[in-house]
Amino acid sequence: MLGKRFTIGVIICVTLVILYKIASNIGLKSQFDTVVATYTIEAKKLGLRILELVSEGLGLESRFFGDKLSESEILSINHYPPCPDPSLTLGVAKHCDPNLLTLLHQGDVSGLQVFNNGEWIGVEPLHNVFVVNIGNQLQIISNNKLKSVEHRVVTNSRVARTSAGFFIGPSEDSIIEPEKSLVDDAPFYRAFEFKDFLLHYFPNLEDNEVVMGHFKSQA
Ligand SMILES: O=C(O)CCC(=O)C(=O)O
Ligand SMILES: [Fe+2]
Repeated sequence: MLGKRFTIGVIICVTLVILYKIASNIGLKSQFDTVVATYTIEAKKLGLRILELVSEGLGLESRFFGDKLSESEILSINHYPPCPDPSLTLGVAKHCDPNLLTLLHQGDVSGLQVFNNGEWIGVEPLHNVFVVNIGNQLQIISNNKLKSVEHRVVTNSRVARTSAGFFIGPSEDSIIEPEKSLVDDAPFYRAFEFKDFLLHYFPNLEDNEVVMGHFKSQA
């Protein structure tokens, strides 16, 4: 299963490199840089605004998730070619996002599914709409008041699909723990460094219980 994810990861990287090379070869390198930079700046602004609203909703000060907790950002372009037999493979295996918040632009081809009440439900793409995913770190910091959703991507045999995921997350040296004001009786998770979460996440990403279980509080 990890092999599938690895394959997808390679496809993502190759897609970005190919796009970059094509843009450079046809003299569009500076436009490519501008588009990626503009998208990154605007998506970060939107993500930070959503995080301010989430903070207010949780009763925290609006800048709570500013600075180190939202310092890193990754723009990942996923390309899924049509698959002759979609029953044989997934585009992306089931996982929760390991970061704080994800803004996903699905394009106009369906494929994303979320796991809810024991079944996979398709999230149909809407024009100019982002899917906003709560990541594992937001679940931990909110002490389970917010839940990260398990999701996956299925393939289809007719058309290629391209999506853009914008991942906002903590700096690797951030200390993550449930925010004290959100803990009623006892914290559900212990404190840890974000880089340790990533080390444990990638070998286990298809099993969210195992991922999160490792960081549960012993109390
Ligand atoms: O392509 C998609 O719709 C989702 C991809 C995804 O879940 C991810 O990259 O984490
Ligand atoms: Fe994801």
